[in-house]
Amino acid sequence: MTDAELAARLAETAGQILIYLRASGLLSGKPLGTAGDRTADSFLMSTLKTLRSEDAVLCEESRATPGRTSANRVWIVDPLDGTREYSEGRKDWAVHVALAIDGVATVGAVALPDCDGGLVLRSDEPSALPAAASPPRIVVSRTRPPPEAEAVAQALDGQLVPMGSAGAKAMAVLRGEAEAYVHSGGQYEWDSCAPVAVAIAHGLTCTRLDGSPLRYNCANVALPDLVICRPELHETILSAVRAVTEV
Ligand SMILES: Nc1ncnc2c1ncn2[C@@H]1O[C@H](COP(=O)(O)O)[C@@H](OP(=O)(O)O)[C@H]1O
Ligand SMILES: [Mg+2]
Repeated sequence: MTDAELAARLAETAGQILIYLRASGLLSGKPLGTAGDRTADSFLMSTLKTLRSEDAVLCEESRATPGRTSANRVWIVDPLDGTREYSEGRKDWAVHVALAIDGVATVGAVALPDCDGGLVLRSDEPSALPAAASPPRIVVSRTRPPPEAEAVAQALDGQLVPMGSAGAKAMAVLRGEAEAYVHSGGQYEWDSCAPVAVAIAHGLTCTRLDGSPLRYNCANVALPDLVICRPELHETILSAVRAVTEV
């Protein structure tokens, strides 16, 4: 099985486990989110350990492989991105499985189990971007929108759309439901690695908000800001962010 095939099968299966867990009705609210995080993590970690025993792993819910920063191949996994939204019964949550090679988000799959009966977007199955809408829609965190968001919306003459989950927001851009995703104020490598691998493969531009590349498998796994957008919007977004951060 290729790495891309494995990423997709893992993300899809973890998503189905999460759907099943929630449908049981045994838990709700925060305890449901905690059980979802742990259950999906346990499946993903034990399966990766068996099928890719040579590779390192960095996961939100588990201890990373010792010495992972000197490994070339590292699986970077978020078993349940948008835990809050999942536990609230919303549809904007995702499972992220990525393989970073030499610090670059190279292979990835993002499952959206609650979206159109269950979708998996993959870095090895790119499709053409749908036509852009006007005015542009900028997806932002529904609970922690970035302070730069209003300035970006003004610069693009666009509108802000609140949504949960970094994976759901990034996939909204490549599925033509939004034109850009902008975030700042905090995030970790697992929140963006798989979405970025998939988004790049589909022709989107992905960078930090200062325009520098998104690097993975760093000693410090904080990766607090990013933009994922249609290429033609990138420069305008960076300029708008620069203008507010330089004030
Ligand atoms: N300021 C912040 N600090 C740390 N993590 C943040 C953050 N803002 C967003 N995130 C994380 O990024 C993911 C998407 O967030 P949001 O829905 O707000 O856009 C969530 O991941 P998890 O659900 O995996 O914890 C959330 O915890
Ligand atoms: Mg996350």
